[in-house]
Amino acid sequence: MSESTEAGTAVLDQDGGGPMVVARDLRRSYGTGAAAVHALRGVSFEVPRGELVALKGRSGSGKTTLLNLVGGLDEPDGGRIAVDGQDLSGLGENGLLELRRDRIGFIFQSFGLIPILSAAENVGVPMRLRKADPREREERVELLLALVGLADHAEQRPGELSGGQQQRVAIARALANRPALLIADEPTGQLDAETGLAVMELLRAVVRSEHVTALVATHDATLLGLADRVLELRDGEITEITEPGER
Ligand SMILES: Nc1ncnc2c1ncn2[C@@H]1O[C@H](COP(=O)(O)OP(=O)(O)OP(=O)(O)O)[C@@H](O)[C@H]1O
Repeated sequence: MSESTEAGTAVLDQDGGGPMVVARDLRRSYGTGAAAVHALRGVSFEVPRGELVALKGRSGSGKTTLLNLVGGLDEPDGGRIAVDGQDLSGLGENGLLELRRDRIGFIFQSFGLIPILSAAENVGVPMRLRKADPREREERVELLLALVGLADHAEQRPGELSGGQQQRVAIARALANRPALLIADEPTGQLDAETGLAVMELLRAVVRSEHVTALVATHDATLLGLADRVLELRDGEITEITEPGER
C-alpha cells in the first residue's frame, strides 16, 4: 500500500493486503449555516489487519459519527474511506448492504438483541439473512456460543440473561458471518466495571482467535490498555495515535 495521501489514488488501492481500514481527510457535518455541527473535520488514520484498535474521546467528540462512516451506515461530506480494500464511495446502496452483511460485524452499547428469540436464534440471524445452509448455521451458532462461554445458555432469551451475557451473545452474533472487521460502539457502556473488563477481554481474545480486526469506541480509560493501538478524537479531529509499545 502506498504512502500517498492523495485521496482516491494508490492509498485506496484494492490489493486486499493493506490495512483493514484506510480513512483520508474524512469530513462530516450535521445541519447547515451557523447551526452546523462539524462532527469530523478532516480525519485520517489506518487500522492495520488483525489489530484491536480503540477509539477514545469525550462524549460528542465524533466517535459514533466516525464508526458509522467506517461501517457504511452513513456517507462522508468529504474525504475517502476504504474497508478491506474496497473504496466505500464506489459501492452504492446494494454494495454497502452486502459489505455490512458479509464483511462487518456490529456490536452496540445497547446489545441490539431481538427479545423474543433465544440466544442461539439471535446469533443465527445474520446467517439467516445471508441464507446460509441451516446445518452450517446450527453448527456455527453452537461453536460461537461455546467461544463466548454461553454453551449452557443457548435457549435463554435476552431478558433471561445478565447484561454481560447479553453482550457476549451480541459478540457471537457479530462473528456469525465471519466478518473481516468488528465495529463496536461503547460495548461496555451499560456494564459495571468488572463485567465490562471481562467483555473487553473476550473481544481481545476473539480478535486473536478468529483473525478479525476490531475498531472499538470507548471512553473508559481502563479498557484502553487491552488495545494494540489507540486513536484519540477531540472535537472532530484525531489528536493522538498511540502505537503499540508507546504506552
Ligand atoms: N444526527 C445528528 N444531527 C445533528 N448533530 C449530530 C447528529 N449526530 C451527532 N451530532 C453531533 O455531532 C457531534 C459528534 O457526535 P457523536 O455522536 O459522533 O459523538 P460521540 O463521540 O460518539 O459521543 P458519545 O460518546 O456521547 O456517543 C456532537 O456534537 C453531536 O451533537
